[in-house]
Amino acid sequence: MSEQPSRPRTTGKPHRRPKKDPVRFLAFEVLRAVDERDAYANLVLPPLLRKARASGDFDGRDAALATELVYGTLRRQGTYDAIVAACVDRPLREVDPPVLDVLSLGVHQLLGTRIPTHAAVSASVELARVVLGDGRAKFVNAVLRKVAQHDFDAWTEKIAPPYEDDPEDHLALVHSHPRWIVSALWDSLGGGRAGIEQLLEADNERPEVTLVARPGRSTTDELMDEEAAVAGRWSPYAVRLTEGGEPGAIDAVRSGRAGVQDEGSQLVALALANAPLEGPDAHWLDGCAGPGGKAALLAALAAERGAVLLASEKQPHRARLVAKALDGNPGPYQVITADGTRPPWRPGSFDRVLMDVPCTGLGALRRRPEARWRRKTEDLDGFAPLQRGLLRTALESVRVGGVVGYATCSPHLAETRAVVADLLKQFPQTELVDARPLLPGVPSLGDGPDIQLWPHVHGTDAMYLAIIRRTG
Ligand SMILES: C[S@@+](CC[C@H](N)C(=O)[O-])C[C@H]1O[C@@H](n2cnc3c(N)ncnc32)[C@H](O)[C@@H]1O
Repeated sequence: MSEQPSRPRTTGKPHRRPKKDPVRFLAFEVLRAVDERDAYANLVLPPLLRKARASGDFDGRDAALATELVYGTLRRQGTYDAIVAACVDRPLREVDPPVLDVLSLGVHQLLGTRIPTHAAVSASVELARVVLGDGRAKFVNAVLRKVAQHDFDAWTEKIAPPYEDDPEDHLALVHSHPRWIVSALWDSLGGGRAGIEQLLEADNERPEVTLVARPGRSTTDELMDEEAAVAGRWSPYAVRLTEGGEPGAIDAVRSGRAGVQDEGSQLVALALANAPLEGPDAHWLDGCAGPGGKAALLAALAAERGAVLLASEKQPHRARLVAKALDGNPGPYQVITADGTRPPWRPGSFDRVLMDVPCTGLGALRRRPEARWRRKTEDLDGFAPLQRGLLRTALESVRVGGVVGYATCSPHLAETRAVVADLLKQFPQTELVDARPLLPGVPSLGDGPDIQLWPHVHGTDAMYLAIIRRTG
């Protein structure tokens, strides 16, 4: 199937102006921004939705559909590209990117939603007429009619290599992840086919919105009054909004008494706070605090015990977000802008230290739908020295007998166990603490002593945490 340029009309048929469907048009605009400007969908989409709603173009259902079209299309991009490639007669790189975006949106409607086939095709062709012109709209029509001949499962069966021949390529295509990410996730998860398939599928699902009721500032009871709110699974401070909703409109969130925070992140802060300690427990450090989610929970927990949190962040604009998150904390705290690899504080000054280091974010792919296509294996090399440098600072900053939490929102072994193992070698007077009992009631945390959370097991981001004690 080839893409024809628009030809002059030769028939006497009256020309019908294409009708702009605001939902598809908005979804297309976001895909273009992601493609052309390397924009992040979760940053571009909300202001466009607000504008559309304010202009009266959109109601809540339209906003939900636009969100589903954007996120679903971006997450499944790998599979959809392969399906489109099977329906056109030239390499995909020779198809104009805006045409591909209209096609992907169409494929998602056909194979990833309950929108009826005729509606999915006609809405996509209409969108193509508006944004691409009549000639390319015909091309879109022809490709989507081919796509519509099979459902999602039949397509993947047709185009994916058999699992037995190449398990990783098979999973990468069927579950729309780059092969290197499938490989890395599987290395960390271990086990057979069922687990990795569940994990990859969990990455393709819309995550729930989870709130944290910051202790001493708000309560879960207060948040449970919100629509479709249910208690968290693991954190005593968590409330899940099963319908998503608009957390920014909730009074407790607006005033900072509560926040939006994945339960995995809450658990990391809680585990560090729960680690047993002999001697004083008065000085806590969060060495990579921006934008302040864990710092706000730690500061509230510290306040309950009469301890003080120092929240430090390298980027000034992120340090300001930390200050905003901590504003109103019931106990004392301090926020500073500092490079954690060259800390301004004295060695051994803290009883508890959190280092939630910059990482590839492979544990939060469900939140950042385009991230999996942007990340490259080389990124790991970029983060490696910084992760080691920051953990070194953490181990130097804690007093003898104190504890360090090393956390990532990536389960990649190069960012988790490899970093911890290297630093333990350099600091022989340290020991790993079994972190699993620090989260009572949370199952399947791994073989220990560190903790690995998983979206398909815990419903959280795939957060990693090692707790290390300085023994000398
Ligand atoms: C994974 S994020 C931390 C998330 C945070 N703990 C939370 O829960 O909101 C890592 C943070 O480390 C910061 N960072 C990067 N390099 C740093 C450095 N050398 N020293 C201190 N912070 C750094 C980044 O700007 C980013 O805000």
